Amino acid sequence: MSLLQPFFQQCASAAFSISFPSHSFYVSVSKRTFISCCSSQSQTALVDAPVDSKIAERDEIRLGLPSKGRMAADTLDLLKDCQLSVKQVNPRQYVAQIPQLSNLEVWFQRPKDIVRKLLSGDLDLGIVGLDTVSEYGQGNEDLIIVHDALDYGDCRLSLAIPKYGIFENINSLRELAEMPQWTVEKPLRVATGFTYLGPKFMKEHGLKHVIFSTADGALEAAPAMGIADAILDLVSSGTTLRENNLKEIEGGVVLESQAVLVASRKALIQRKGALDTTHEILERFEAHLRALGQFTVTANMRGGSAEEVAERVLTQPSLAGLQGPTVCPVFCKRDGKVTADYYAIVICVPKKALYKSVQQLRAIGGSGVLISPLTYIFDEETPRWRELLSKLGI
Ligand SMILES: Nc1ncnc2c1ncn2[C@@H]1O[C@H](COP(=O)(O)OP(=O)(O)OP(=O)(O)O)[C@@H](O)[C@H]1O
Ligand SMILES: O=P(O)(O)OC[C@H]1O[C@H](OP(=O)(O)OP(=O)(O)O)[C@H](O)[C@@H]1O
Ligand SMILES: [Mg+2]
Repeated sequence: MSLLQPFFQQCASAAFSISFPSHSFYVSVSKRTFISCCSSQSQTALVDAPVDSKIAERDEIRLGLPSKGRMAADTLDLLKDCQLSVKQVNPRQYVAQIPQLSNLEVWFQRPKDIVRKLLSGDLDLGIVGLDTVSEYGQGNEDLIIVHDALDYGDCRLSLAIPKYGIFENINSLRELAEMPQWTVEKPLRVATGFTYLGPKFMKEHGLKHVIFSTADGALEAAPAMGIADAILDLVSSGTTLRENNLKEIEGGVVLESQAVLVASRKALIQRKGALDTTHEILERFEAHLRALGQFTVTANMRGGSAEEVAERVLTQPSLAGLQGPTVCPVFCKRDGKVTADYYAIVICVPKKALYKSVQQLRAIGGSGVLISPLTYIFDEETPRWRELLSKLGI
């Protein structure tokens, strides 16, 4: 709970603004649009327990998944692709199981509540956007990003201003900051749902006279309604900005975001089985996501020996595969004798380099090139697992 919350409750019927003198920021909040209001000064309010304090006892490990919104379906799809199907009896039931992970309980929650519940110890693991972790986690060191690139939910938190009026020739954050219009009496008015990241970004970039207001959605309307000069919101396709006559500016991206797997450090260290379960989920995610970018390529090649074929393949930069080509003899019977004039080579190639690889294979005598999708690539050890252990000091 924010330290400021009792104060907000007292003033709940009025619109008001609060200044944080050492930051030169104001946050204006109206009762109707109030979500939460915090500056970096009030952050300690969220850190309600030290990282090494004891966690609540329970047997199962809890994973929080988005209950609704644009992350929900993609998250279930990712888990399914990793052979971790979530068994939910009906969509309004908020608890579910993943049969492959017997000690794990899935809890469906709003993304921001997943982060809050990781901090309060009510969840151990969660999948949400990095923007949500950064906004509601507020740099709390109990939160650890286990996988930072789950490959969906891509968007950026970006500052946008009108294309018209006094902003017509403003195209960068520096130009915006240098506009003579912003003073103590008349600060730049920014509408945002990101009341932690917004002020932090402005402070870090030296924008002195800024005031924030907040609303739950449709922020892009605020400048045209005369409520704000700029907005700070998530952008993915850019359509909403364009349709509302707004533009992004150079240096105005606060954060690049996509879905991440996040954990409570305390839970990983203290809860029995939490680290093993995280390892298994991480391995499955890594294996699937690595495979997504690759094809298996099989081709036949005439040659005197496996080594000679391998030499030829390795002269081509796009044909090295993961650890080098697999070369196997293709046996056929000629004049009653079993011989191997051909060799089959099997390699993985990045999807982006597919056509170049096919050309290189042909150039060294490859024929009958077969391309198949790859489902998983399990490496000896995932680099992110090493990283996690080192973040945990293990
Ligand atoms: N264009 C986008 N706009 C908003 N979020 C996006 C976009 N693209 C990807 N995302 C990701 O989806 C996440 C969830 O967004 P969504 O609007 O579904 O939920 P929410 O904002 O938490 O819920 P609500 O709006 O009901 O409070 C965001 O935090 C972000 O990580
Ligand atoms: O760049 P785009 O692809 O146009 O997406 C950006 C828009 O999507 C989100 O709104 P959302 O759809 O969640 O509606 P909301 O305003 O009610 O939150 C976000 O807040 C932007 O308004
Ligand atoms: Mg939304």
